[in-house]
Amino acid sequence: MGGLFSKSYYHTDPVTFATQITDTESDDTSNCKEYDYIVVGGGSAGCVVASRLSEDPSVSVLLIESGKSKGNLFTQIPLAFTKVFGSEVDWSFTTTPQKAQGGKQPYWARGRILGGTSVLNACIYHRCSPEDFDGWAKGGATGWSYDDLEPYFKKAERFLPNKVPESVNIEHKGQSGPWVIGQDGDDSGTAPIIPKIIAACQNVGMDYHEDLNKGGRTLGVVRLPGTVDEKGRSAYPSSYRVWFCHTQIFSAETGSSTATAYLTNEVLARPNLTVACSITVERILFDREPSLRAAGVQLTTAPAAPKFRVRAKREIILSGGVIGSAQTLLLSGIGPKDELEQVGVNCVQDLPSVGKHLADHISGGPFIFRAKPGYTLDYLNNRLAGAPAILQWLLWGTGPFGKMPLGSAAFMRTDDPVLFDQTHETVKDLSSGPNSPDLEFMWTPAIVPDFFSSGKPGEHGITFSSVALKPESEGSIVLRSNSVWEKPLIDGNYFASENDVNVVLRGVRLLFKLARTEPLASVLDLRPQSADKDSYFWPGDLEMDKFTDDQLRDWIRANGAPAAHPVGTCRIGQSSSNSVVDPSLKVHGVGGLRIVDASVFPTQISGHPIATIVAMAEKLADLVKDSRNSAPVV
Ligand SMILES: Cc1cc2nc3c(=O)[nH]c(=O)nc-3n(C[C@H](O)[C@H](O)[C@H](O)COP(=O)(O)OP(=O)(O)OC[C@H]3O[C@@H](n4cnc5c(N)ncnc54)[C@H](O)[C@@H]3O)c2cc1C
Repeated sequence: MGGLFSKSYYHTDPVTFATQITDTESDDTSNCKEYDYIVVGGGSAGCVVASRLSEDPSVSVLLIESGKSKGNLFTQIPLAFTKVFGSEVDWSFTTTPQKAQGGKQPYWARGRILGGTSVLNACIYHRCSPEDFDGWAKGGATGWSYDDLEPYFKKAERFLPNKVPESVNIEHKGQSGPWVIGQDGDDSGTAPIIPKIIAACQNVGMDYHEDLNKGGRTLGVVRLPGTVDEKGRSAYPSSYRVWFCHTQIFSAETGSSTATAYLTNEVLARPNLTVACSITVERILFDREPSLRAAGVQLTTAPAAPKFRVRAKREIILSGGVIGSAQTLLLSGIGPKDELEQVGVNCVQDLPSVGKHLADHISGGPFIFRAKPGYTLDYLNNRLAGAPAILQWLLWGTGPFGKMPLGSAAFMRTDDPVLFDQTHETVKDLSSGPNSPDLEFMWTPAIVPDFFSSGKPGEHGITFSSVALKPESEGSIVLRSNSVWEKPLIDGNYFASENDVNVVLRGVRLLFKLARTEPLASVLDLRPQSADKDSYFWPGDLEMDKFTDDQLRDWIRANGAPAAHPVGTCRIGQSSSNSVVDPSLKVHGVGGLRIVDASVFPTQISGHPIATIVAMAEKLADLVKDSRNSAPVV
């Protein structure tokens, strides 16, 4: 969708970049259009890889994305990110019925658009704990320690805060990367309840620090850095803000998905880069001689549309995300042999870990406290009252709509005796190390009962989640059929481990306490006599001693919601018996095929994943470039 004065660089008709085929049974790619590299999935990682590989004008790169090239107004308003859920740019997955949650089927938002889930996420930029990555390296993911990744965090970043808090050492930040990262450093424009929460967190015993990404120990309450534009406001792709008769007449690319950061018009204009959108890869095609090698992909625009193929002279890189990469491998015959046979897929490489070891952060669901009027952003739900704020964003990009939806958070260890009573349940230490958290509080200054609804008119509230960062439960992704058009079975297996429930429970108890701690307590409007279990203010209205631990556990299981950070379905490891890719991100036993995205995380990390995904994609691009001279051109 180009504007009047902007050129479209995107291919949506496969005739322009691929070769039509009629024989869909064979793997023949011999007469197909060729590219040195084919990147499957133009999401958070895929845009980075395509951009970096095409820096060398002597190689050709094809990037294939199933979703459209551009979003809509809501994909550009940071605070409106929930409005995108269920739209055409969201795959809108749901899990299988979750046993420990009484059959509940949590919703999984995932971006289906150039930029992938980075287009519809909450903008939080978190390098996470160095111990997360040092644990990866110790576990066999050689080359992925924090020291190995730090140069790539920096390579990606252009740290441009609109106000640098004093304690932030910008020497530790990247300053010339494509991805603008900022930090507000103050609360102007945010809901007045936010500084009260931060102060209450300190009053219950948490440290406050200003630089979440400084490395070392990052426990405490923080203002979050985010993917923001140069004016210091959060921004989403291609901010076309001036319209005439539904036509874009002005386009200002201000940030900040990986599509807009890495696929700028300058990059898209490279003659050696082809970006195909609204095109879905059905399967990988293989050469069998002299050894098994990924040789090309089969693609199309719709289930019954003509099929096309392209051939890779050097390598195929899968970046389809935690679902898409696993699904593509499985549909291509790479995965657990017995499972593949059950859905009629011929196994070409028996790899038992494909689709397994799915790890996600899980929260106890929205924990909502009633607030006094004037402290939250609930007024924005009223069109009349919200209109000036939306106008402010449209004209200047500032105000509450330009702010990160979750601008602050707290990271804790559940074995911290200052914060948590250690005499109740036992909680195992599953953290990555003594300086790493296993629990996070996130908050939104409004009533957000679920992904799709907001508070009732006239009501005001603050929504917290208590999120287990290192859950023990592992889930899986399994094919439902042999068609890419049928969504796979996603089983988060949430709360299968009682330890995960207990981590969240410790957090919920602390939330009761936080709400009764100044200066937050004074701006809340709790109703301790409330008996309305159907109210979204239940159980927050009541005192903690009204509940037994078992009642709270039941509430957590019934309301538990994933924090949208699934990883691990194609994890890195040394052995093909329990991992999918080796430390060079090459699929075990298959030549010419690598993966980079959230699926390759060897274990879950203790925070928000996109900074790591982008750093890994940066590093993968270097690994591919380094092996260019040694890898044969086929
Ligand atoms: C609501 C929400 C809020 C979040 N907030 C944050 C946050 O604030 N900070 C943070 O760090 N993380 C956040 N996350 C998580 C983070 O955004 C994701 O983990 C990350 O974007 C995933 O990147 P990826 O490259 O693995 O996959 P994706 O970005 O999902 O990319 C995969 C791409 O592959 C495409 N694809 C899949 N299959 C095919 C196929 N067969 N053919 C062609 N294309 C295909 C998809 O359409 C997609 O574009 C959030 C997630 C959600 C859902």
